[in-house]
Amino acid sequence: MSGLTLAGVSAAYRDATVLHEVDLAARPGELLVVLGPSGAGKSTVLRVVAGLEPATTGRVHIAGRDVTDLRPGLRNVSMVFQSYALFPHLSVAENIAFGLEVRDVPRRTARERARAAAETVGCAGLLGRRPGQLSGGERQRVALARALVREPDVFLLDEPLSNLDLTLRVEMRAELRALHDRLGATMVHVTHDQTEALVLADRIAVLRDGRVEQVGTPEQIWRTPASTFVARFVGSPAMNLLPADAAVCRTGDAPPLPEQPLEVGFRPEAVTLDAAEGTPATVDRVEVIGEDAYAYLTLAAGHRVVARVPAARRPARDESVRVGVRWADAHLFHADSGRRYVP
Ligand SMILES: Nc1ncnc2c1ncn2[C@@H]1O[C@H](COP(=O)(O)OP(=O)(O)OP(=O)(O)O)[C@@H](O)[C@H]1O
Repeated sequence: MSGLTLAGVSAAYRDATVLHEVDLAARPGELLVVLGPSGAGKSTVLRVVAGLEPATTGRVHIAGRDVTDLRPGLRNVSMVFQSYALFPHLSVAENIAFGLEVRDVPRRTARERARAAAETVGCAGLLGRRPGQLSGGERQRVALARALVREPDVFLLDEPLSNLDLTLRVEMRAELRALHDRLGATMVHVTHDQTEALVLADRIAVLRDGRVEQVGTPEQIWRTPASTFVARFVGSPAMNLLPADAAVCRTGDAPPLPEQPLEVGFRPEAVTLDAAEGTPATVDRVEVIGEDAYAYLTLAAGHRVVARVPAARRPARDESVRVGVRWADAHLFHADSGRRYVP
């Protein structure tokens, strides 16, 4: 079984350093999701692992082997790109087998393995077609089959689902997870989509400006975000964050807070609108999504807060409400550093 580690890895494009001494590990058989906003350096992490960009500091190990100075072809990784990168003039079968034939696997063996890989990802019926004759979801399967056929130590998936429409994306991410579980493969999957990360990952590494902000299981990332950045990036609508001395943070069963600059975070579902001693607020707008409604509020002190309520009990626009916070679900952060406050 093969895992992956990056130890103190930096990378730069010309003079601009975009990864800053990143430590990251995918355990053997783990599906690690690298999550972060655009420009955080997610693709660069994969490119350094694949050997497409050099590490300016640090070492990369794959399956226990230091590959830092090896050229890409010797690293035994397969990369799946957002664009799929299929050869338009080759058939699906030829596309899948390509990586084997350039490695001198006999043609017949390559074709057999290509068929087996196509069966694994459910595109065996497409082997005779060209990429131009496939839907986006079918191309995605072919790209996966092409990665699979090489039996790599590690799969590197760079936003492989982001070109698919929402329905297909939801379907393919479940299939991808099932494929991972069947193969027991080590996978590093890059995405900026927090839902995708929460659904797919064994563990999530949140990347911000080329640094690892937090690594944890989806539950840890959700329940104990290490910083305001993680707290706001994971969850939609984003977690509310207010100065701890805001009136709403002093109402109801609010615990005494330490005397230092703190921010209080609470998700929309931790907000109540009918708290007897709550803070007065006005409803600016309401969005109904099926059974849920999101009420966007302005508190008397001018702070903005989002509340999730059952659609059937939603307030009306311009209505006055009394806002409370369920303290069991609140988070505390240092106001200056944004790091989680640990008493
Ligand atoms: N070939 C390049 N030359 C110069 N700068 C680059 C190059 N590729 C990426 N960058 C820069 O490096 C930083 C990290 O880019 P990277 O593509 O790794 O981010 P990302 O998190 O994958 O973003 P996205 O989600 O938008 O793909 C960005 O600031 C980007 O502008």
